[in-house]
Amino acid sequence: MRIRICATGRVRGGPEAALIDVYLTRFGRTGRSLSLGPAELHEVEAKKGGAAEEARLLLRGVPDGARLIALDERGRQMGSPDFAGLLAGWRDDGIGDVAFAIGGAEGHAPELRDRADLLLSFGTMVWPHMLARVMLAEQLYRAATILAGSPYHKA
Ligand SMILES: C[S@@+](CC[C@H](N)C(=O)[O-])C[C@H]1O[C@@H](n2cnc3c(N)ncnc32)[C@H](O)[C@@H]1O
Repeated sequence: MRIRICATGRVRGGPEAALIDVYLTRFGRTGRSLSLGPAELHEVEAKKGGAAEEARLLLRGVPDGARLIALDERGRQMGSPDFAGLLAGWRDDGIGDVAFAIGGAEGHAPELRDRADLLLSFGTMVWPHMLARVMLAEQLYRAATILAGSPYHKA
């Protein structure tokens, strides 16, 4: 099951980009034997038009038939094992693609929220979009280790 992270802003270098790279590489490696991944990043940049234009560009990056998870602080919170179980369930149901959408400064427009299968929250605090990317990349890796039975996840 391929993973695509659709995110606003183009980022080159910096500590967050390095961490995202580390976790997505680890996810690719751990997920291979689980039929999870690889994960790729699809960045979009709306020059004007705000959240509605961002939504249009983000949705263009979502593969046909993909399950879509929109990251949103007002969404549903879940533990890492439940997140791992959600991905494994979709994989077992034969879902080929899962896309994640990370919004810009204004958050997600209604068009994107309506298309999403799930609004997922990493807590009620608002994080910068780059940190949301890092947290998602880490949770994908963590999910793969949980499903692989490796000791990375201790809770
Ligand atoms: C700076 S935030 C935008 C917040 C904006 N005020 C809003 O109304 O949604 C940029 C993006 O990071 C992600 N994000 C930030 N905090 C989050 C959280 N606690 N849980 C999940 N995603 C979050 C969301 O995708 C959000 O659209």
